[in-house]
Order: sequence, then structure tokens, then C-alpha cells
Amino acid sequence: MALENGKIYDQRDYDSGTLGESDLPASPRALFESWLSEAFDHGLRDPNAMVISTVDDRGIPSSRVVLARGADERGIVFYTNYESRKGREIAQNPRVSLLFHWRELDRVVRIEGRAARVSEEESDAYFDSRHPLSRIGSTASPQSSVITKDELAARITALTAGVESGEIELTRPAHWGGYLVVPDEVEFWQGRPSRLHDRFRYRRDAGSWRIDRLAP
Ligand SMILES: Cc1cc2nc3c(=O)[nH]c(=O)nc-3n(C[C@H](O)[C@H](O)[C@H](O)COP(=O)(O)O)c2cc1C
Ligand code: PXP
Repeated sequence: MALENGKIYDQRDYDSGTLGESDLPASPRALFESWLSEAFDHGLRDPNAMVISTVDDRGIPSSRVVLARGADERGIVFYTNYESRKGREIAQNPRVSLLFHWRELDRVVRIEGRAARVSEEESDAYFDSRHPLSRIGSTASPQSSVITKDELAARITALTAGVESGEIELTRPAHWGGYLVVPDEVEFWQGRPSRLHDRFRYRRDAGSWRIDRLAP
């Protein structure tokens, strides 16, 4: 047991690999994609899971896990309820922070950027690809609202009955869709022994990316 008298004892060293100047492409995209592929190849569970932090209009931050569903030349895409806490906060302040932690590889990627809704067509296409029960869940659930178990069950039952009878078509509801996070800053962190980690930060700079090594 690592928890004793309120203190947590665990001093694992990080020694899965290194990251050096010669490993760094000119833009962060290629390195992100190779780290994500390695996380999948390693058989990690939910390698596309990331923490997204938002802030409300008082500057109070909040974080939760979502699944990245796209990574391309534009940035990172994820899907959620636009009326959820995170959706309301993004509407007030589009600045977000993303964090991927692949602990079995001793790697972290931190991304700071702005979130904006993807096109209706892009959201429709992703919604239509989802498991039917996930489509029902995200249509019926007023994510982040206070709700009773009975009320949620009633909403799911009513929607399921409507879909099964053919009265309701399970198309994407207006309250659910994707966000694209366009990065301004990306940090790659590779854990190293004795806490002397390799850290490189990419920042947008006059149309290209400036790269700096950061102290661990
Ligand atoms: C592994 C994992 C993946 C998740 N993926 C998503 C997701 O892609 N979209 C989503 O809305 N919620 C997802 N959730 C649930 C969120 O963590 C969160 O509970 C929900 O989005 C409500 O957050 P909010 O009230 O802060 O807006 C996921 C949770 C976990 C643990
Ligand atoms: C509430 C919620 N919404 C959306 C998702 C992502 O669903 P999908 O795998 O269909 O993209 C999850 C995954 O856990 C979730 O918990």
C-alpha cells in the first residue's frame, strides 16, 4: 500500500526512451502522430483519451476526459454535447488545454489552443458512424445537468421506443457535435531518470514553429 498516514510513497523512475533535438520535425504534427501511433501499437487502453480543460467566465478551470476522434493538419477534433459544462465554457472562452498521458511510455503531450465547432457535415458524419446505443445516449442525455436516475431512464426508454417504431430518426441532435482545437503551443515530454526529463515546446511564430527545450 503506497498510502500511509496520509502520505503517498511511490518513486518510480522514468526510463522508457529519450527525446532529443534530432528527433524534432519542423512542425509538431508529425511527432504527435508518431507518438499517438506508438501508443496504439503498444496496446494501451484508450490511447486517444485526453484531458481537456476549459475555463468559465470567472476564470475557474475545469477538466474532464474526452476521446480525440481526429488529428490532422488543422488540429485535434473531439465530440461532445454543446450544452454541457465544457460546451458552455468554450462558448464563453474558446481557449482550452489538452493533455495526453501515455504513462506506459513515460510520455505526455500538452496542447494549448482555441476550440471551434467543426462543420455540421463533419459532425453528422461522425455521429452516423457511432454505435446506435451511443447515439441514443447522447441524444437523450442533457449532459452536465442535474437529473434523477428515473428521469434519465424515462428519456432513454422514450427515445428507444420512438426509434424502434420508426417515429424518430436517429440523426445528430443540434446539441451534439465536434470541436476542432487549433494548437498555438504543443509540448512533448519524455520522462527520464532522476526527474531530468526531456521537454520540447513548439510555439507558433510568424507562420512557422519556434522550438525550445524546457527545463524539467
Ligand atoms: C475514457 C473516457 C472517454 C470519454 N470520452 C468522452 C467524449 O468523447 N465526449 C464526451 O462528451 N464525454 C466523454 N467522456 C465523459 C467526460 O469525461 C465527462 O464526464 C462529460 O463530457 C461531461 O463533462 P462536463 O460536464 O465537464 O462538460 C469520457 C470519459 C472517459 C473516462
Ligand atoms: C458521455 C460520452 N460521450 C461521448 C463519448 C465518446 O463516444 P464515441 O466513442 O462514440 O466517440 C464517451 C466515451 O466514453 C462518453 O462517455
